Amino acid sequence: MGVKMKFKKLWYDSISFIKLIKADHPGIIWVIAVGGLAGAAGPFTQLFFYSRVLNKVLKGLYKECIPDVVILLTAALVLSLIKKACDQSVKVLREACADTIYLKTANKAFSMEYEEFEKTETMDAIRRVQGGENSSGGIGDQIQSIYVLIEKGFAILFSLIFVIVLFTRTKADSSNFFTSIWSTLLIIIVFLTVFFLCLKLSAISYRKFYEVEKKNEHFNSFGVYLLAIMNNYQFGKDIRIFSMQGLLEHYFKKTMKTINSVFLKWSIKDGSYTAVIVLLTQLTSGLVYVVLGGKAVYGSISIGEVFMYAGVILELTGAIRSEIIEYNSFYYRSDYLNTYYEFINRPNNRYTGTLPVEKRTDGEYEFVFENVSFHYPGSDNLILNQINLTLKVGDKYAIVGKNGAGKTTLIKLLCRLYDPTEGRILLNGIDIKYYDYQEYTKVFSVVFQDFKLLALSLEDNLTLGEEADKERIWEVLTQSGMRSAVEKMPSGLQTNLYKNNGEGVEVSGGEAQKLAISRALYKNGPFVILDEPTAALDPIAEAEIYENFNSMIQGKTAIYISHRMSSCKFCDDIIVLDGGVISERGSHNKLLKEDGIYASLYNAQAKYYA
Ligand SMILES: Nc1ncnc2c1ncn2[C@@H]1O[C@H](COP(=O)(O)OP(=O)(O)OP(=O)(O)O)[C@@H](O)[C@H]1O
Repeated sequence: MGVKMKFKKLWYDSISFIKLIKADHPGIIWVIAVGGLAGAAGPFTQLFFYSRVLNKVLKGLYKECIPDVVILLTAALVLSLIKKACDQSVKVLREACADTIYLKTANKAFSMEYEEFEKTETMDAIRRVQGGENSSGGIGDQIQSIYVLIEKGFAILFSLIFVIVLFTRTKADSSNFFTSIWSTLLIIIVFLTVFFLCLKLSAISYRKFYEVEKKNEHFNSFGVYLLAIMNNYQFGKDIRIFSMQGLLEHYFKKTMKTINSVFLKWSIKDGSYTAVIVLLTQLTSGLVYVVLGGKAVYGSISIGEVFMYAGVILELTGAIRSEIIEYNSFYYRSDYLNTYYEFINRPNNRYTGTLPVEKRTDGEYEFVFENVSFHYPGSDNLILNQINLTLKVGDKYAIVGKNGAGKTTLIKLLCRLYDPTEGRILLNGIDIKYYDYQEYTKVFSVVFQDFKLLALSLEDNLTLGEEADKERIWEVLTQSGMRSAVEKMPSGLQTNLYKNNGEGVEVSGGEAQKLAISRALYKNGPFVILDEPTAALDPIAEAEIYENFNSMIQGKTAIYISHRMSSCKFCDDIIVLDGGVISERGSHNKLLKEDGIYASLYNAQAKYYA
């Protein structure tokens, strides 16, 4: 890309970046502008007044120095205080902006259809956004770059004003090289040549750096994954019993070795580029000092001005070097940030419904599956094939079938975590995709097979941010058989679960399952779905759940998925899935008589109790 195109891109990237951060933190632009101006003005104010003081001292005008010294000290104090305050504010605001980005990324992830969210590309994009934020592609670093670019931009502007004044004030005298126009032209030509050379070298170095970052992206996220496992006590049992340490350490060391070797190669090259840049800028400064010295020797500028202009040149070369570095890092980081923009602006691919779900106090919600077929994205394997099914209000259904028969998939379609590949699902006669999704999810109280509890208080786990109804909490804890255990906990309902978030209790697998059931019951959705709800329960707790089942669901429609065939007996209708179709259907007694899959599954378990 040519220099013009690069500057154009930089301009557009800067504008869209400023819009992005300004949207949530409008004050940041002022902080950057004021801090940048104060940071750049400080050294120039000092150089200007020091030079005046020096000239006056050399002439013995000591008293006349006093106003200059007062202005100098006041300006230095005020400007450095402003700069310090802005530096601190930028530090705080860059953290706040990074947090906003984390939240926006999380909100985008929440709002995505589950089907999209679960895809490998989406997971990779989220990792890239977060990886960029954690390493060198983040918003925080980008803000810092803008801050430096603005400050050094002002510094270059001030230097140029000084330099222009120098060359307009000193009369050209062609009889002497130092006082002639040629010395001025030489400096300008050398400066421009060195500037573009350094820009080029720095661009090569940064391009290589971001290539290295991209190369290491996968290894970085794998390293983070391994570290998370090694430091997570919940993996502790498996790691110890299966002696996984060796394997984890092997992969961690291998990953780090790969990352480091790629970085080492880059840093050797980067070191050589930096050395050349430093050498070129030092030579340029040297040349300027020689010309300034010559001008002083031939009387075209005073000693104080030599001191001032030497300082200005030092500021200018420093500012140009920083500008080049920040420009390149901003430029390449913008590319990295595009991942974020792409992710945040991803359109939702599926139909977004807007219909409100009818609020019915009688719980009259009836679902109909009409010729529903489904395969997971990226696979041709039909998990469900032409399913026709009506789920009548108030009935209790059991869905059974061998592992992988598609029982959970059917529930995922019902909850609209996926849309059917063919056919449709109706709620009270309307295709579920036309309903507002947030409202639609309120219909269900679900305990998924792989439910997750949060490392927050028990109360939070049940109420999930809603105002707590204590009476109801204890009621559902009683129904799930968890009440007495909670009563014994150190802080009752305020007891934290797990240790990820400070001190907390470790609940057993069965207790966790009872809490998940309590959470579903507390939600009080008119449609209860329990996917393997008693798999971790002891026989007494399981029997209690069955006994309490009717009072628990209080006449609601319920779907029960279980491999414990005895638990299906109390359901009105048993649906057997096999090979993607409903192969059998009816009551327990009817299906036993038919002597099909259900009978074989039931008898396989029953013989151990005979
Ligand atoms: N997210 C997914 N992407 C691709 N395939 C999937 C996904 N989830 C499940 N499957 C596949 O779909 C098939 C049905 O899975 P499902 O979880 O519905 O079975 P299930 O009847 O509930 O099994 P189990 O009794 O073991 O819980 C399985 O072969 C599984 O590998």
